[in-house]
Amino acid sequence: MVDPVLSLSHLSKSFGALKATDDVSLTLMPGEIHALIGPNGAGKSTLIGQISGRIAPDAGTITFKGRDITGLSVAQRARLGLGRSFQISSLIPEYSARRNVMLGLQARQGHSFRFLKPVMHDRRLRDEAEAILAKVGLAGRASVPSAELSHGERRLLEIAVALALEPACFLLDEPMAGMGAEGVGALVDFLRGLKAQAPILLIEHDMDAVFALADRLSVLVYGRIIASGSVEEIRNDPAVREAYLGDSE
Ligand SMILES: Nc1ncnc2c1ncn2[C@@H]1O[C@H](COP(=O)(O)OP(=O)(O)OP(=O)(O)O)[C@@H](O)[C@H]1O
Repeated sequence: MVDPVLSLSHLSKSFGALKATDDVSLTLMPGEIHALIGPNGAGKSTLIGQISGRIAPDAGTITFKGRDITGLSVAQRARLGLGRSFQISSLIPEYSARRNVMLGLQARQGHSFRFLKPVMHDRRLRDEAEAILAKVGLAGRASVPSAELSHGERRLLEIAVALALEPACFLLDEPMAGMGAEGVGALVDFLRGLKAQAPILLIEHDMDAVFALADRLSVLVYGRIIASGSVEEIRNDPAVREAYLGDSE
């Protein structure tokens, strides 16, 4: 049997009396996109925070590549290859797209920021950064400061930085947010290819994108997973339709 890359077992986190995540268990298998959907306030961000190590769970365990990482720091988890979900705010605005990706490449290689300058002259690193930018469709934009990229381009650059780190899985928190239809279409195509490199736990509000991409879906409502299954199973699940999909389907 194939082992999961990431496994959450009975994770819970309360803020005062509010159970933000309540006994959540799920797995991320090699090669899959597992989408986590749920209404606002369902606990999705809290769960991502628990996986990445920003939020300590009150109970439960997180296993990554067969190792219990529940007590590890964010940095320790990242070093093991747990792909963080990069936010636009993590890009350095005045740096070119290429240089932002080079920072990711350096981080993967364990260099610290103070070695950045000499590394800027490293042809191999530049070439590698440009190859990654080409993969996400930003080939012609390598020299543009990230602040001058469009919103959609910045989201692609975040993914390029994530790619540079070569994680063993990707945690993507609303990658489609704020993108136009064309950008969403391109990103859907890209993520479909990306899952072969590393499985993706995808949190996304754009249901068309989720239904187009997900191999499996889990639905979180009031901190609990109320259903888990294929797109068809979730679309037809009466409890999900009532609690979440409503009349939109
Ligand atoms: N640091 C905190 N202190 C207190 N309550 C919090 C904290 N973080 C989250 N919550 C509460 O926990 C619940 C779950 O929030 P969370 O942000 O995880 O949901 P979400 O599914 O990501 O929502 P959205 O889709 O709107 O991003 C919400 O009721 C929220 O108000």
